[in-house]
Amino acid sequence: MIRIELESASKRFQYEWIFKNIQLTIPAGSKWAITGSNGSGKSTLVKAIAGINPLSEGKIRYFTTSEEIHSDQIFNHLTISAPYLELPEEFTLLELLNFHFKFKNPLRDIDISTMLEKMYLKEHISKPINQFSSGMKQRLKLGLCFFSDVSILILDEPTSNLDKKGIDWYNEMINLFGTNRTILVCSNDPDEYEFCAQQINIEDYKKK
Ligand SMILES: Nc1ncnc2c1ncn2[C@@H]1O[C@H](COP(=O)(O)OP(=O)(O)OP(=O)(O)O)[C@@H](O)[C@H]1O
Repeated sequence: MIRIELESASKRFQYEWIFKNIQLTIPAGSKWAITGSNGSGKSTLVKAIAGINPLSEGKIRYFTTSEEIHSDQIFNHLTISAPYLELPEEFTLLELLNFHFKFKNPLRDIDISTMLEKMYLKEHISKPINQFSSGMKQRLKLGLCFFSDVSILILDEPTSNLDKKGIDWYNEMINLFGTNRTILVCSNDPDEYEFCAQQINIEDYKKK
């Protein structure tokens, strides 16, 4: 379990400040909605938290109960599902699952067959990802997050491309696999972050 501390976290692209001076503690296991209008900086903030993009000013620090984790290592402790992260389209589903779980451990007690059942993708095991529908790809992206043994899940627009049944599935997965993990949801749709007790609105950090 990991606590995240944002200390005066600030980011700008060229002359435009996307957010400035975010002071925030994200306790281990807490659930956060990151909200704000299109282009406000939600994805930029989670990319900084994930260590993908550096801040312009300030710091993000990560702590277990006993030690500080270096930001270089944080990627081992989190997974991200986001529209801008593409799946390797030429892989079959089975190849992709095998590839992904070379880098991340699967949760204990979950094998590939159970994952396929939970994602409703069992009959597509030999199909290349480029033949998946957008909803199937979204279930797969989310499944890869939920089934990885990490303590932080970053879900950027998690229900995009999901129909009503898919959205119910997402909520069921949050209930089944969200306990005892930190979850950050970038969204403008209250239905996809209903379970989040905490909220941060990027618009509140545009000026000093
Ligand atoms: N690599 C980059 N270089 C320059 N500007 C960027 C870069 N990445 C993002 N931006 C800008 O930063 C701002 C915030 O973008 P971001 O994608 O974080 O917003 P968002 O709140 O996630 O938007 P949406 O709701 O549309 O997904 C936008 O003005 C965007 O153009």
